[in-house]
Order: sequence, then structure tokens, then C-alpha cells
Amino acid sequence: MLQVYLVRHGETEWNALRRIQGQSDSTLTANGERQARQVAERAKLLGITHIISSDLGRTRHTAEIIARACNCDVLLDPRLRELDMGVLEMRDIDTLTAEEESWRKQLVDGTPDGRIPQGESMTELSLRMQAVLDGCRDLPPGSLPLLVSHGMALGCLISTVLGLPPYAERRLRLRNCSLSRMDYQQSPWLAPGWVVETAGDVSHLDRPALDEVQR
Ligand SMILES: O=C(O)[C@@H](CO)OP(=O)(O)O
Repeated sequence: MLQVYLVRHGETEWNALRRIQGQSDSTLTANGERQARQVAERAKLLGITHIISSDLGRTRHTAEIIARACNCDVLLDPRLRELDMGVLEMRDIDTLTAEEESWRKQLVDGTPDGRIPQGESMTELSLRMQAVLDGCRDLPPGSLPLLVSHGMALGCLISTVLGLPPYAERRLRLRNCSLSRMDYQQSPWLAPGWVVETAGDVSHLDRPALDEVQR
């Protein structure tokens, strides 16, 4: 049975400042690099064979730390990027106007095709994330891949696999360097195809990790 691990990148400067990144970027903090080393040790014990990462700096840096521990290469895939947050990228979460906050909320308040002006919809995000997950089925038998991506992107993918619409309200906390797992299986009891085995596991981290949307 194919298993695919999913990791959100380590804490960044802008995560710590509660500043929206989207497809903009900021560097890992020292704590974020520490988190990446800890999830890397867990990935090594798991026997990860392939690492596929969003090509943004924060995910690439996290993936490279994991790859060194697992002695494998990093394949960059822009489809794993974070949601394009349009005009709100680089803005502080806590300084948004009521209208700007409403744009951000409509991504996950049940509004079909909701998007931040000049940004991407959650449905578009879900489709590209699902394409990468399904692509793992083409890896050689016995492969154990690990995808390195982002909070909204991974939350959207996991919600989609659980059968929620991509624009469903967010009821999943994916902290920096959390580990999730999807299994592709045929079973008389579980839904055929992808099932969520683990979501948001941070037991490998020795300190609490951020989820920047948490107040
Ligand atoms: O883009 C961001 O600001 C956050 C949103 O959840 O995602 P990440 O830090 O995981 O890239």
C-alpha cells in the first residue's frame, strides 16, 4: 500500500511575525531550522525514498535538511506552492481592514470560488495539490515519498481527501514541521483511494510549533 508523508515547512520570519506569505517568501528562523532537523530525523527512521517540495525558499530549505538526513535528492514542484494570496501577500494579519479580512475569510467560509483579489481560489489550489498526490502513484513500487508544502495547501488537500469542499472552513491545525500521512488503498470499509492516516503530528518536535492563524 502506497503511503505518502506530508510536511509543512519550518517556522519562518514572517510566520513568527504573523505576516502573510502565500507565494512570497521569508527565511526559516533558527527555530524553523531546528524543527526541520527534528522532522528530518523522523523521516530518516521512516525510510523516506523520495522528497518532492514546493520550490519556494522556505520549503526548499526544509526539504534540503530532510534530504541530507535521508540521503536522497529533492525534486522541486511549483504545484506544491502555497495558495496565491493576491493583494494581501506580505501584509500583517493583524492590520487587515474589515474588507481585507473578509476576502481572506471567504477562502474558507464556504464561499465557492472565493479568492483574495489577484489571488487563487481554494478549488484551484485543491486541484493542483491532488495532482501531485496522485502523481506519487507513478513512483516505483516500494517508494516512500515525502512532500514538503505549506499550511493552506496541505490543509486544503487533507480536507479534500476527507470529502470536504476545498473552501470548507478550516478545522485542521497544521503547525510548522508537522507530519501528516496519506495512504492509497482499496478496502471494503474505508473509501477506495486516498485515506488520511495522520494529520498534523508534531510528536517529533521538542517545543510547541506555531500555527500562525492561531490567535
Ligand atoms: O503563506 C502563509 O502565510 C501561510 C498561511 O497558512 O502558509 P505557510 O507559512 O505554510 O507557507
